[in-house]
Amino acid sequence: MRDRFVLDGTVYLDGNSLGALPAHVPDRLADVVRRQWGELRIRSWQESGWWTAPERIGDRIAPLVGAAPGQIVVGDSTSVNVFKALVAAVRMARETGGGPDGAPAAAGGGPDGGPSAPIGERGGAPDGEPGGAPGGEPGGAPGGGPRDEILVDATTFPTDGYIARSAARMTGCTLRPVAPGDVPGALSGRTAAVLLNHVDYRTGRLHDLPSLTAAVHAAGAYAVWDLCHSAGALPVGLDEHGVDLAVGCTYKFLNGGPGAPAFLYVRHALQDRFDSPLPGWNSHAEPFGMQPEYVPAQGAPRGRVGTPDILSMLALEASLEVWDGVPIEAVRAKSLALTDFFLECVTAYVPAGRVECVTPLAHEERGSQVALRCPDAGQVMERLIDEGVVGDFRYPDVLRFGFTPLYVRFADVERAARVLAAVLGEAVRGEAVLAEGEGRPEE
Ligand SMILES: Cc1ncc(COP(=O)(O)O)c(C=O)c1O
Ligand SMILES: Nc1c(O)cccc1C(=O)C[C@H](N)C(=O)O
Repeated sequence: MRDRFVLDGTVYLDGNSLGALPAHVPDRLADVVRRQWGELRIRSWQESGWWTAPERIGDRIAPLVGAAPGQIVVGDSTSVNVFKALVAAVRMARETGGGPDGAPAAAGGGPDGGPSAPIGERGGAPDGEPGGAPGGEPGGAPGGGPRDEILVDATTFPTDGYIARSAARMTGCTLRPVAPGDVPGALSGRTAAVLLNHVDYRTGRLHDLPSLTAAVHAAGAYAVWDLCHSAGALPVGLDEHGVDLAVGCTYKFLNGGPGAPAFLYVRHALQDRFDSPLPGWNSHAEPFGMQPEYVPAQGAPRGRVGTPDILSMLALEASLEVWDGVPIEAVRAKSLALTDFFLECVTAYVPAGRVECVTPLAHEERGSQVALRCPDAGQVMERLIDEGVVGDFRYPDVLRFGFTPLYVRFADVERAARVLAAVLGEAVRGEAVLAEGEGRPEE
């Protein structure tokens, strides 16, 4: 698969920030610009399939995250999709009888059957949000009080936390940050929605999506998953595990390019109830009817907002061709082998105690990255990049190495660990020691 990408002698372990360029994309994008835009111009909305690109590309991503067709739409950024999904989830939770399966949720919902004390910030008055079902009926937990709390992953990538806080203010909810493992105990009859990351961006910890989703449902709430660090890296099983809503970016393991549009998944059973807080003309049932009244489209297009960013979108569509014939299970197998081997090499080469691994060793708790903590991580990463090993530094003290199974080789992994050991040794001794073979264990 590596031959399908543009790569050089660098050891590129940053595909979890920006995936490498698939080799055929520049020519494909040139055709989009020169012929589709330059020659066909406005006709391309129909003739080049521009108008339907968001759903079409969503269907291409679907098998990689375990979704049947018709449930994913591509567009906007992950941040914007988090907003759409979270507000829509709260609205669904407030529909009368609106349990996640369309059935009334268990009374009381939470493990103790009663509302938990709010510990997070109170959002204040909702911005005109009625807190009820679209028909004007009062919202609330069946058999309990109002669904007025959003739980958010306390360790989340910051944008999700910022957006969740705003979504909470707008819907009159309390926002409660909770570590993912503590979510089951924090759920109650007040919980409307829970926003979680599948893989933690800093530590690389993989959270238990099936059991957490089931716990959220048992409380009569809705689960929104951020798949930025798992889409294209490991099987997700969205349909299999009954996930309600999910979002993710396409510029990491899906290699869609800088600023490639994100995706939004709304499971089939919930699509008719998906009440978007950003009902733009592209999600109207009849976009060219130019009606003053908003009538939502059916299915995945309901998640659209405005005009799609066609150049980025079609670069993503082209880049997804590298996945033809690639089972995500095989990608996962190689990912685990790569991260296992990296950890093995680090143990062999790096002096004990110099770094602390914050990525779980158990396979079922590991994404496709390894995060090592050391006090001088920022300078160490700068030196690594100078030496041709590209990972990234995450504040305050984390060296983050992402392993994209499609193009990272075992030899790259060994070199990265060897150079890391040399740089760490150099930092200790204050001298340059990066000769070939440095840090190799005794045969
Ligand atoms: C987990 C996670 N969520 C959200 C984002 C932000 O996505 P976007 O910039 O597409 O809004 C990122 C990375 O940028 C991320 O790692
Ligand atoms: N989206 C990024 C960007 O525009 C510039 C630099 C990095 C990014 C990232 O994606 C960061 C990434 N989400 C992370 O996990 O840290």
